[in-house]
Amino acid sequence: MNMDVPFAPVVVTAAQMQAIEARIFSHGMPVAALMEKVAQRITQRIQQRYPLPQFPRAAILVGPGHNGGDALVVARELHHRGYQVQMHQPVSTLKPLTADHARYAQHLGLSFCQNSQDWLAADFIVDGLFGFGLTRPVSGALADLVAVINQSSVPVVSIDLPSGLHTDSGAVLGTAIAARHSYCLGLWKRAFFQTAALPYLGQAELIPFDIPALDQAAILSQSAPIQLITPSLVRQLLPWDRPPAAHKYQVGSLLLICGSQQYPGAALLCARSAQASGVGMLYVAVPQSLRLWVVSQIPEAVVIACPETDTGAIAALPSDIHWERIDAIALGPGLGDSPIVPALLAVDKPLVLDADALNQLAQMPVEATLQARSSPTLLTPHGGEFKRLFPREAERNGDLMNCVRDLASQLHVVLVLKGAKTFIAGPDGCLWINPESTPALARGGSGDVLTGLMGGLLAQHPQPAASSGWITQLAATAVWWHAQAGCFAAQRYSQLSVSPSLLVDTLKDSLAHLRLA
Ligand SMILES: NC(=O)C1=CN([C@@H]2O[C@H](COP(=O)(O)OP(=O)(O)OC[C@H]3O[C@@H](n4cnc5c(N)ncnc54)[C@H](O)[C@@H]3O)[C@@H](O)[C@H]2O)[C@@H](O)CC1
Ligand SMILES: Nc1ncnc2c1ncn2[C@@H]1O[C@H](COP(=O)(O)OP(=O)(O)O)[C@@H](O)[C@H]1O
Ligand SMILES: [K+]
Repeated sequence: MNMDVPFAPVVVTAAQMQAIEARIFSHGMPVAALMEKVAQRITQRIQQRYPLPQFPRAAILVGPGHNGGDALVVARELHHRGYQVQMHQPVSTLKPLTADHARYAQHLGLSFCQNSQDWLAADFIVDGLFGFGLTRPVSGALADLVAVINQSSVPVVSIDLPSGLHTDSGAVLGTAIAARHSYCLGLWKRAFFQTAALPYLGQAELIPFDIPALDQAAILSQSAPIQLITPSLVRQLLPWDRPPAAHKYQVGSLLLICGSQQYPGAALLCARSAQASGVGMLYVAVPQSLRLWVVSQIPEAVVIACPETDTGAIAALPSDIHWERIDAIALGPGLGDSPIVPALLAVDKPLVLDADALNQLAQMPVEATLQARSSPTLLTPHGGEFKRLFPREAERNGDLMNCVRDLASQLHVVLVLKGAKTFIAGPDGCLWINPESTPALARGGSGDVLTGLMGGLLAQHPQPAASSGWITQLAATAVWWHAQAGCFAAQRYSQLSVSPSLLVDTLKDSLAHLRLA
């Protein structure tokens, strides 16, 4: 198998972006030339989004730094292209380059407007107040201005990122502009994938400016990368073509251990999704009272009936399981208070842990238990499970991206923190982010579908080839496929219609779409 990772977009901190820019400038690229180049590209994009005939009036918000400088170049270019441009500059002191652009705008006769009511009578606003140079909270008159803009119904295009957001954590510093479109410049900044920032970003787009690969690598190779999952990565990792003489035990055997009388549905969703992953053999261990029901719903699965506890959870696994046939295990959805988790953590097989398995792990010495494992371990907590597992880390470290990364390398696991933007970190410190998903997935049972899919993909891959980085990418592939199925179903029907059952049914459609694209 080709283990090269195809090109994937990177995600950077403000400090990394500044260091890359500084390198470019030190090698002779004039600051003003870069600003001009970037602003031309932004202008072009604005023209496409807000064509002159329908949106003739532009209001430009000019900040003190180079974000304001970008905005002034955009103002000038929109003026030259026939837009009626009005500007508002709420801070009097400008950086020298920004001040030059302001002087030239005045020379061209562009008006600076003091009254925000006049200024707001525009068809769209360009927000060039602050970019990655925002260091302290937006307050006083500036905060009032942001409130007026947010209360108006005029659409806002934010340059680089909505003013008021912290470039790394995505936290709102005092207050922030709620944009309709955000044009992130150069490389994706972390804020674009942070939960706190999502309500402010609107539709996010990258405006590249031809950063030389050498300069980018010089700065970013100093630490493990943060990258976005792309269709080409997924395409490479999916086990599309089976050997011509394959038999069912050669294309992945997954043991799914899930369900209880209290949560039978979780077992079914997880099993149906594992089936959809293409796994060769699917064994589903459930409490014995669920056996017939599961068999009737998934005739393809070998359903293993387990003795039950008083509460209807799995009391133990039967002794006749053919462990040598099992390539991977997925444990947790709907498991309830089954006492089998500690024994399974000791089994030397690749293991996906979710839901109740994670809650039980949280009651154990987490670090020692995970570090004692010899096979790959994948944890898929949502935010609540994550806090239960790692309360100190979740509290201490404001930035979950760093937190997930540190934990994955420290514990030598693949850690998948599920959310609107799911983070997937591996033992090597690499972090993948799923850039595209849908809130249609915010529904009980969606996570069970992911567990089955991830377990199924894990089982289908030959273990000797499985480096830790590669297993992380496999987990990322499952996350991507799951989210794409959600997007696909939401688009075909509506966000309201994406039940986890429909999600399972749509897995094959999103896969077909990927294969044909
Ligand atoms: N350096 C360049 O030539 C390039 C810059 N670019 C643009 O430049 C931006 C970064 O420029 P800067 O580093 O000048 O930073 P910003 O324009 O984001 O803002 C920095 C200025 O805001 C002030 N400031 C920070 N927080 C404040 C607050 N709460 N209240 C009032 N004032 C506050 C600072 O004192 C400083 O004057 C990027 O986001 C991007 O838009 C990009 O166009 C790429 C090229
Ligand atoms: N707002 C959202 N946008 C995108 N994806 C979401 C959103 N909310 C939840 N999800 C996804 O839905 C799934 C929910 O999983 P989980 O919370 O474990 O649900 P359950 O335990 O009910 O099955 C995760 O994959 C998560 O990433
Ligand atoms: K901005």
